[in-house]
Amino acid sequence: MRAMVGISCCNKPFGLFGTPNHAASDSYVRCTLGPVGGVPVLLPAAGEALVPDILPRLDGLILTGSRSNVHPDHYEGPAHAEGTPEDPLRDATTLPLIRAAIASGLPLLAICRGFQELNVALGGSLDQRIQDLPGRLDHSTPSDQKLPKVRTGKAHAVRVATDGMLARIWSQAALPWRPEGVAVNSLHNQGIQRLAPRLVPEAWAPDGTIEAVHVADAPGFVLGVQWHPEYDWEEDALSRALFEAFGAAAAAWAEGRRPGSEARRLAAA
Ligand SMILES: N[C@@H](CCC(=O)NCCCC(=O)O)C(=O)O
Repeated sequence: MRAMVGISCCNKPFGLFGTPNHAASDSYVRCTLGPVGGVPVLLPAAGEALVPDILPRLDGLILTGSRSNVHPDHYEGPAHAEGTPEDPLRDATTLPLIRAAIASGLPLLAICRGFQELNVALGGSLDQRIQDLPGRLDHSTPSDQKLPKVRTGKAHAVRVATDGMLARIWSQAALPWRPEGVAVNSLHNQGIQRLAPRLVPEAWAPDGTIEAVHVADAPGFVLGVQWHPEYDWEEDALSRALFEAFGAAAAAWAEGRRPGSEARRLAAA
């Protein structure tokens, strides 16, 4: 039986009357059905009350990207500039979900906004427009960019630590990769400002922006990336390998090989 993989939804106004809907991009459904090898389950932005009931039913969790931004109140940041998209219902759902998932060992893959939520959930903070900071690149891609693959195409390289999860995943998959430069796409304005205490950085953009992290002493698979592997896994083996590694962790969770389960079974014997 395939793993059940939760996919975080945004709460967005839709249609003529701007009716609130819970939505996630098809790209997350497709990568879950594809290289992850799981069954996608959309998780509504229904607040913290959702967490105790949904978490035990999941075998993995993907935190999705979004144009909206984590509210600065969650990291004592300055108010957003007028018109900056926010999604308080999503924040109220994903931040407690992240803490509970990590504590339980549930496999977690955090992408872009999800990467930023991971940092905030564990006590870090965000810069809100890194392109306005001295010496920093513009990591955003014009949302009106309609040329296929330009908006989601490779935008810059990242330097990758040789002792992190990315290195382990790509080396175990026997993929060719260069620690000094892995090409990634880039669709974000915000970025990690203060790194959360338990997060370990393992990839950096040329301007020093942290682009990937893992959680020190996490009982399970936890990986966060600022870029979007869901946009190019079909042609990019490194992106595909990230989903396959996450999928293997979710499959093990589904089969009951949860971290510590052997000890619990023996203790119960
Ligand atoms: N809003 C945050 C996070 C950026 C992000 O998740 N981008 C994805 C946008 C939707 C898409 O094109 O897939 C920021 O701006 O940093």
